[in-house]
Amino acid sequence: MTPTARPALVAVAHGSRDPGALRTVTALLERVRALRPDLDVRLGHIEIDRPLLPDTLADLRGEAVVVPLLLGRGHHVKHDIPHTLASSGRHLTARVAAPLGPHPLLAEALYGRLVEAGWDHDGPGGRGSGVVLAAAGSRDPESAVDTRRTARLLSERLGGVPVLPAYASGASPTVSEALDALAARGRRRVAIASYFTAPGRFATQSAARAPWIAAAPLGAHPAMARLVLHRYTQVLTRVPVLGDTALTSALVCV
Ligand SMILES: C[C@@]1(CC(=O)O)c2cc3[nH]c(cc4nc(cc5[nH]c(cc(n2)[C@H]1CCC(=O)O)[C@@](C)(CC(=O)O)[C@@H]5CCC(=O)O)C(CC(=O)O)=C4CCC(=O)O)c(CCC(=O)O)c3CC(=O)O
Ligand SMILES: [Co+2]
Repeated sequence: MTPTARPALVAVAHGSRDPGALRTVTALLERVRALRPDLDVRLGHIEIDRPLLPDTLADLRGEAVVVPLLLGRGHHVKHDIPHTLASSGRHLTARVAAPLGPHPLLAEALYGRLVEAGWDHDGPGGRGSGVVLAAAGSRDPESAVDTRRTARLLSERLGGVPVLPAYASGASPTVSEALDALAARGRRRVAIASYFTAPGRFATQSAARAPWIAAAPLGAHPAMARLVLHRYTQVLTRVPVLGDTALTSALVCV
């Protein structure tokens, strides 16, 4: 790395057995590169898909900013990424950005995906409509706090339509339970918003419950590319707080 080069942006995706996941995060990173051709943008995975994060880090020298393509403060963000960085060797100084969610740009991407799926704000759904925000779920309660914030932001973006979070694993309610809760409140047309970075088992399983429309995962939505760059820039303009990997960036020297 030359002294004037900017830190590499290392995006961390979860990985999935669904081949659409790798295609989708690759397309997202192409958008990121198109917005910032000056940046060295790399990809590493938590599991399943290659390259895995340790291999991506092994190829880098100098400085990097790790941007999780993950949506909240769950196990992967709090444990997997810091552990990988801590065991990566001394060739690299890496800082970790906050997870993508919650953020208004995510609400914008979720809104865009709902509209693509056929959400019609002024249509017959009107006051009788609702949304289930389907997320992966975590045993870490802070992850659910983050998902609930996103649900509120999406509800605001939809002009006050109720948005209930639901989880594929690790937390409750399930998508079916959230659908029942909205039906019990008289919501006749309920859409599934897909709070997943990429297609995968969880996204497919959640969409399969849809009584009406199901949106696509966030994927390479333009707002996602902007958010990835926002998280990267936030790290570079912020004073790092050691030991806090939650909402602020942590300085991890490896
Ligand atoms: C800890 C746990 C939950 C728990 O606490 O129990 C958990 C947590 C989280 N997963 C997240 C994301 C994804 N997980 C998958 C896939 C799998 N996840 C599985 C397990 C577990 N995942 C539990 C560990 C149980 C254990 O091993 O002990 C697998 C192995 C099997 C299974 O589900 O049984 C199955 C893969 C194998 C298969 O295909 O079979 C995909 C890909 C996909 O869907 O295909 C995505 C990306 C979705 C996207 O694209 O966004 C996030 C969101 C992070 C964020 O965005 O914030 C969290 C929350 C967090 O980080 O805590
Ligand atoms: Co998982």
